[in-house]
Amino acid sequence: MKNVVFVLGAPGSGKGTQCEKIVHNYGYVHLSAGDLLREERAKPNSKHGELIEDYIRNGKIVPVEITCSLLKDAMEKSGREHFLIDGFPRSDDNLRGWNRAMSNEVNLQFVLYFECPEDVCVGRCLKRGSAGSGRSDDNMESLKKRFKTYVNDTMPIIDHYQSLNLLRKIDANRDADEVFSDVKVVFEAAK
Ligand SMILES: Nc1ncnc2c1ncn2[C@@H]1O[C@H](COP(=O)(O)OP(=O)(O)OP(=O)(O)O)[C@@H](O)[C@H]1O
Ligand SMILES: O=c1ccn([C@@H]2O[C@H](COP(=O)(O)O)[C@@H](O)[C@H]2O)c(=O)[nH]1
Ligand SMILES: [Mg+2]
Repeated sequence: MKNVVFVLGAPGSGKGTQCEKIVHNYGYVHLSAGDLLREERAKPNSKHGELIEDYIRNGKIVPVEITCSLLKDAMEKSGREHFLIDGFPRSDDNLRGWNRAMSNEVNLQFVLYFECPEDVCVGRCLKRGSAGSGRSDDNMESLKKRFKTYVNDTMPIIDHYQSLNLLRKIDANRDADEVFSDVKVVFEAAK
């Protein structure tokens, strides 16, 4: 049985940064759903490249069949058993699609949630964009749409996991190493 930790939080809350640290300390495989979609978009023969670019630029959530199959393939290819799934599930459609395809194959350990104010997150993404991230959504126009989607579609999923007592909330509005010291407490408790 594969083990999964979902990693959620607003755009720019630090999910990718903290996942890298978790990989080094706890040996999980980091799968960012956004990174997998960007890789798929970059393939010259991708069936979904144009759709993915439109969805990403406009902060919309790509149909779950596409995202879930990229995640499933990456999990299988890794040959490993412990996964951090970063930035997924971010809507009811994502959650239902994942449960349909994966609930018999994976054990959800918990959901790590990075809480961070919108203005701080926006500042981080804009800084990342001006430092040359190359992301087509690190600009103010896309960020407004991304946050709308986050509040309308992803926050209910976070509330859902809270109601199941699976949510592990971390204050992400601090230096990355301070954030990680709280992350470690969560992973140590799960050992
Ligand atoms: N605790 C922190 N303090 C200041 N800057 C941070 C912190 N954590 C991450 N950053 C920076 O903020 C930017 C966003 O971080 P990161 O990519 O980890 O966030 P994310 O949640 O994965 O974002 P997205 O949802 O857009 O993929 C990066 O440039 C990163 O270096
Ligand atoms: O499960 C997912 C994950 C991501 N997307 C799309 O990608 C962008 C960027 O995601 P990041 O997590 O910030 O890298 C996101 O705004 C969505 O458009 C998705 O559709 N489904
Ligand atoms: Mg990220």
